[in-house]
Amino acid sequence: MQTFRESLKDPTLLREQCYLAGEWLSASDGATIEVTDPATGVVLGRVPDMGAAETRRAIDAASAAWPAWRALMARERSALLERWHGLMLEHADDLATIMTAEQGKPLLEARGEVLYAASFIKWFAEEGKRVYGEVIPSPGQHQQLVVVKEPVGVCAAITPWNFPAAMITRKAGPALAAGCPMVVRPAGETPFTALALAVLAERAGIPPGVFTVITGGSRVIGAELTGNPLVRKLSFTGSTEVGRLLMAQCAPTIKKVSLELGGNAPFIVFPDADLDAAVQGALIAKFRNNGQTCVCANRFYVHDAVYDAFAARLTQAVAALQMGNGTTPGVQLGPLIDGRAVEKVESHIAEAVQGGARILTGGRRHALGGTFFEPTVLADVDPGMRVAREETFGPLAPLFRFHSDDEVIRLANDTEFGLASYFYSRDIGRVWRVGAALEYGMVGINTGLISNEVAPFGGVKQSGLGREGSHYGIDDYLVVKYMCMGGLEVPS
Ligand SMILES: NC(=O)C1=CN([C@@H]2O[C@H](COP(=O)(O)OP(=O)(O)OC[C@H]3O[C@@H](n4cnc5c(N)ncnc54)[C@H](OP(=O)(O)O)[C@@H]3O)[C@@H](O)[C@H]2O)C=CC1
Ligand SMILES: O=C(O)[C@H](O)CS(=O)(=O)O
Repeated sequence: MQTFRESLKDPTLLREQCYLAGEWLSASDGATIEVTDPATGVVLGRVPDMGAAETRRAIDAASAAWPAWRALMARERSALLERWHGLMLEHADDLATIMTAEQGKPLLEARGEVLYAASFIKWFAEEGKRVYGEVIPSPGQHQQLVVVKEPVGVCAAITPWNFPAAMITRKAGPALAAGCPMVVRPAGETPFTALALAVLAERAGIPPGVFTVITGGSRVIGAELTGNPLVRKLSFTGSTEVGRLLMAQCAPTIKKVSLELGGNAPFIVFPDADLDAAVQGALIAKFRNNGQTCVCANRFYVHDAVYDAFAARLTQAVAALQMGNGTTPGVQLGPLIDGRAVEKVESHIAEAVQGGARILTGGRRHALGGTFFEPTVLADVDPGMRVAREETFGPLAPLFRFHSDDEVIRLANDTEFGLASYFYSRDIGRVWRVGAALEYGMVGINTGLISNEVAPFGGVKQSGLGREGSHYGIDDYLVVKYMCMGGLEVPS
């Protein structure tokens, strides 16, 4: 049987060393961390278990590389990012194979993520050439007021396992385009995808120190990335709990912070919804990446008038979803990332059923074993249950019944999160009223898929700070400088 490495067209993409200061290095003490396939438990390989000293070295290398990188013309940086983008497309199959192996998502979905990830590099290769300043009409004689935007400096990124490529390029794209070097610490579960991106960045000609990937204990590396004064900005994607901690760790050195955190997305089906479209939207919004995305629908509010019809159609569609190893053709749902994730889904179901909820399909660990869990639909769920308050981050669709617009808006907004939200209605008045009333950074209207590189992705309340993607996304890597130019009077 082919080994994982042998399955790659370009096995040199699979690196068991970190890319640091333009070199491929092991940990100074030789320590390593295992990386396993969540579908099989098979050890795929090992990566360096680097610590504070290596992290400091990465930051110092980034700081040393910054002057030359920021001195390049925007179009020169853009050309290098375009080459990186091209290499990502050229190696999309291998990047997808590596991603499926370490994260579990189906190969087709992994390849989709590679293209999504590459789109951020392409987008910011262009955006970097449009970092405009301005001249302000002077309030005084003989002076000019000029505003310029400059790169913030050395940036750090700490990224999650659920989108091993896109969460890195959604940060590295704008950082590098703005003229900032970046040190990335990928999730421990999915380092090989990040290291493969570093291989391609090196091949694209991005100079040593500008893009670094360092693996090892998250707390040790995170402490250095958040505490080192040379780091001027941290971008984090992950849970609100960890985001809160990292933000506090950045406070002593007053770093710029971007946080893409947890969500608790409502998915609302109004009585005038196109039910078939709503079911298709629900499948995408809930089961993309097996429910392991921060923008996944977490609560389904269905109007009483269409509750039974929607529940029946959704249950039928969910029961037909194909689950298995992500490398198997036709598989739509892979394994969950680990046992802890399975236990969280199980605990949400158990508590809801104990409170009177009904299982319409699924509800237990899959016959495949391991971390496979049946896609599940629950009916008669109560807003007081854990599944309404906590992010499940798994293949569980709980259905809640509502009777009025005011009631469902109150229920939908009753959470500390504010990332994504969705609703289906064909009444134009209701669409504008509900879109305005939902307290979320993003609203999907008659669609379950809102993520792309051109729109501002991010949340309000405790779902985070800042926006990624879009023309807003580069602002978080820039600082505004105001120059007041006096002495312009005609010499006497
Ligand atoms: N808003 C968004 O775009 C996204 C939000 N999320 C949210 O994250 C959660 C699930 O993802 P998950 O990866 O488990 O989230 P975590 O917050 O646990 O982990 C995210 C990243 O942070 C690292 N990390 C964890 N603790 C620390 C620490 N003390 N110091 C430094 N780094 C740390 C992790 O490394 P390691 O795991 O190796 O310890 C990982 O790389 C869900 O709530 C989900 O909604 C996830 C993805 C996207
Ligand atoms: O990590 C995530 O969940 C992503 O931010 C979701 S998306 O951008 O791929 O929709």
